[in-house]
Amino acid sequence: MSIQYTLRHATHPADCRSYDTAKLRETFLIEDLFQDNGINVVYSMYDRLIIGGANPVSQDVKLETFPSLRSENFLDRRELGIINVGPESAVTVDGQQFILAPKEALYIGMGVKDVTFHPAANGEAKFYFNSAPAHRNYPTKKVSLAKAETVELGALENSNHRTIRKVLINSVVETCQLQMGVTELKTGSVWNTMPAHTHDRRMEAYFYFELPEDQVVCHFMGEPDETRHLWVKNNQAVISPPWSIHSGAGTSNYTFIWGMAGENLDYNDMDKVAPTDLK
Ligand SMILES: O=C(O)C(=O)C[C@H](O)C(=O)CO
Ligand SMILES: [Zn+2]
Repeated sequence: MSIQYTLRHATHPADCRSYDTAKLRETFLIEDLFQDNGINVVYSMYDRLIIGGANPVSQDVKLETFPSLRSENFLDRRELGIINVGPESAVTVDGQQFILAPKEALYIGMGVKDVTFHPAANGEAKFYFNSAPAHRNYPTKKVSLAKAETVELGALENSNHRTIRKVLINSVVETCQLQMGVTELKTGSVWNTMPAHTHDRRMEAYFYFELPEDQVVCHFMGEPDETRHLWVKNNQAVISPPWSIHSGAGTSNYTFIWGMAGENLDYNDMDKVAPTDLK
């Protein structure tokens, strides 16, 4: 089955102020990332980040090129970060197989020709990925959660106690511009990324998972003094422009993957916004 792709244009922050709910959702929310035995991608004009899902159920699924890339192979001019959001399953990269446990990550460098996702032994496999333009090849590398740069932030009293695992970060793996990580909320904590921040040097995408099917996350976006919200379900993603905060509160705890591309690889380059300054 071939890749299903859609293109999302970038929005000026002043235009975003007039968006109604439907327009906001069709511009920033990605509702369907997984199709049985296929790959869905959204090509965002923010830093040309590709946000995708691979869902091999009963057959292998190959990462194929698509017309927006105008390249023979998907990774001819790009790098790729994959995080396993299903049960243990494998990915083959130019003939070398990598077994990924849940939440393990795989960085794949520019120039790789073949990336194939395999179904899990028990149940369907699910892989979330981000891809950004690259200027050189860096070696393919698997990163376990144990190898991640890990920080614990927040507190239960503020409903934001969480563990941030930076899996694809330059202290752990060399990348051109991609950074990715997994943030897990502790039971009873529902707020992510509070205090909120922006980073004009990088755009970001959030993918929410491990959220019970009957629960939701209210994701806050927009300029700090002009915020908007999107109601997000399990396995959905949000595109966050460089001028936008990206923060959420769930009706239960959940996990999310953040991925960034842009001007620098400096995770700590953020402009924090005091909660009392949000409007
Ligand atoms: O919970 C958090 O805080 C995050 O995970 C923040 C993201 O890592 C982020 O926004 C990085 O810029
Ligand atoms: Zn951020």
